[in-house]
Amino acid sequence: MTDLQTQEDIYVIVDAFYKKLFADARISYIFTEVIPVHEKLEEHLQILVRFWSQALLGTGGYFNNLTQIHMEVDTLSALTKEHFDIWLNHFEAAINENFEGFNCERMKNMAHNLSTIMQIKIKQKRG
Ligand code: HEM
Repeated sequence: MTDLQTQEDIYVIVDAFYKKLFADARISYIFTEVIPVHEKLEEHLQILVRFWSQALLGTGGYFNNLTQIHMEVDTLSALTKEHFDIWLNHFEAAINENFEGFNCERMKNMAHNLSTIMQIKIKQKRG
């Protein structure tokens, strides 16, 4: 297996990842009922590619406030530690099943760190 190197590689990962999320009833409702991401999936996957391409390949093009977006999801339907653990498990599996190497490790570490930051911010907001 090779390391991820291009936006096409990132697409392979996020596509595989969302297939896992949609197949897991413990979390899929957030992407189908709370925010109907499944109705505009290709558009959503392209946003994810832009985000990860900026973070890993330094390409730019992502301008949204990621933590804020997730705080808004949490106000619609509570995001628990279990949700974050499930999310991270599927994310890591989608990477490990397709690529291996330095960028893969960076991607997993960043997701882990962002998950921690999001959970802290959500706790702070709830008070
Ligand atoms: C409990 C775990 C999580 C759930 C249930 C979740 C759910 C969602 C949902 C529903 C959206 C669509 C929001 C919208 O279009 O308004 C979204 C967007 C996104 N999520 Fe998550 N998320 C989780 C964790 C994470 C983590 C840890 C990351 C770390 C990288 C992440 C990265 C993203 C990105 C890049 C977007 C696109 C944001 C944009 O439209 O600019 N998510 N997430």
